[in-house]
Amino acid sequence: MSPLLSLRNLALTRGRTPVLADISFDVRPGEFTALIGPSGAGKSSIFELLLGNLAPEAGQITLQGAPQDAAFAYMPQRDALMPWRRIIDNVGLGLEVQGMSRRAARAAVAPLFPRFGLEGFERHWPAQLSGGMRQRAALARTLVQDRPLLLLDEPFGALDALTRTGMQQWLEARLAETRTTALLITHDIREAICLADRIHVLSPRPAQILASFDVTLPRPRLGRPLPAEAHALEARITDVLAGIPG
Ligand SMILES: Nc1ncnc2c1ncn2[C@@H]1O[C@H](COP(=O)(O)OP(=O)(O)OP(=O)(O)O)[C@@H](O)[C@H]1O
Repeated sequence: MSPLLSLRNLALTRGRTPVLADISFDVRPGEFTALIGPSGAGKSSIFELLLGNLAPEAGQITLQGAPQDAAFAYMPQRDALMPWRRIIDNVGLGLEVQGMSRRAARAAVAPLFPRFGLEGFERHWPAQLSGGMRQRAALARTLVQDRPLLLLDEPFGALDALTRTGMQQWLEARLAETRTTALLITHDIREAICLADRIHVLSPRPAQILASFDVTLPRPRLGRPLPAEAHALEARITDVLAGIPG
């Protein structure tokens, strides 16, 4: 299958700091790719390049079938809900930005609330929701945009362990249902193993890909004990991150 997205030999310097040395990978349609790397390695900068907020010094980004500015639905590290907008208007924000009226955006997103565990909270303000609910609202806002590729930058990093597991399980089910193509930045090796089809491990800055792994474990992976292969993969990724040769 030809890739939906190709990154080829991307290099980037921010200020005087070389951030990306040489990043190349492909994302196939329907595939869930995870990027793992040390803090400050340049993972979010890869998203900035994809979103067109930064231009690479070298290399190319190729997208099949969608112009770059309409290709990505992006969820930043913090849920970034607007405190002055009701939940329903936060979830519909992406549609409003795309030119839909507020009324039409509300009508489009209202039926989704039960699926996102937010039924009855449509007219609440973000401050009235728990952290997990806010993350689900932010994910709903990202997913309803119906873009070809979902960019998730540590979407669950700020959540407590129990809420995070619930959210991961929920995201796995949603993505299996929609076959959305997704790119996830995470520090959590287990999260990458549970969610991704393919994992790229980045070096410290300036980032390059140290190793890539296909994850072929059966799904659903969450909500049951992980098989021995998952633990072996976790150990290999830990070694790569620690600089231990494979
Ligand atoms: N706005 C900025 N201006 C200049 N340099 C920046 C800026 N943001 C990040 N950098 C530089 O780029 C490097 C990579 O940052 P980036 O946010 O891409 O890393 P990251 O891997 O996503 O980090 P983390 O995992 O901690 O979120 C940083 O170490 C910093 O030196």
